[in-house]
Amino acid sequence: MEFVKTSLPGVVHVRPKIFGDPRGFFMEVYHAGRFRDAGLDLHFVQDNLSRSRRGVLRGLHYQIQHPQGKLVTCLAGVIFDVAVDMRRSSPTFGQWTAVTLTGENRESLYVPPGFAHGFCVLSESADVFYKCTDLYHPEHERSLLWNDQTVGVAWPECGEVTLSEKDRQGKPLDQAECFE
Ligand SMILES: Cc1cn([C@H]2C[C@H](O)[C@@H](COP(=O)(O)OP(=O)(O)O[C@H]3O[C@@H](C)C(=O)[C@@H](O)[C@H]3O)O2)c(=O)[nH]c1=O
Repeated sequence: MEFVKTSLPGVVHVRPKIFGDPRGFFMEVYHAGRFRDAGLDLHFVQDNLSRSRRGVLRGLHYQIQHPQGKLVTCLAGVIFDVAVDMRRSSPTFGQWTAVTLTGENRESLYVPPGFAHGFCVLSESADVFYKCTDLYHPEHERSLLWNDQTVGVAWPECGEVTLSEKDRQGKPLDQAECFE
């Protein structure tokens, strides 16, 4: 398991060690000790799975209270997975980073509390599994507008974008509630 820093301190790209043999393969998705040794002392309390079709864009989501850290893995398909720093006091406030996660590379992205998270689907369909460090609190959930010019996420071409009503009404960064 390899932990690769991204341009945003705290957002970590996790590359698994994959043990292939004639039966197929084995890999660890999460290992508390290895994560702790890499500086990620996490306690997960909720696991989520979503399936989305090509062009679906979910995000960019965060909870203003009970912020969630998320370990995101794509089990099937291909996604462009994005984190945006929503902490005003951070030197990287408003900046984004992204990795391509696929059912083939089986990599993960750890998005810490204080960041907005979202992804778009580049394959016919994608199954996305993520572990969360806090529980879902819909009343505290916020949506940062996916294509806000100030943030400027360089989303790859994924055809016609499909959004939820909530995400269509996401707030641009200058109107969004942020963390201190
Ligand atoms: C996120 C979530 C949703 N739900 C329900 C609420 C709703 O009826 C249905 C779909 O919810 P949403 O439209 O919010 O699902 P979705 O747009 O997939 O929301 C997710 O997006 C990604 C990018 C994240 O980072 C997640 O934290 C989460 O915000 O599922 C739960 O019951 N528990 C949960 O934890």
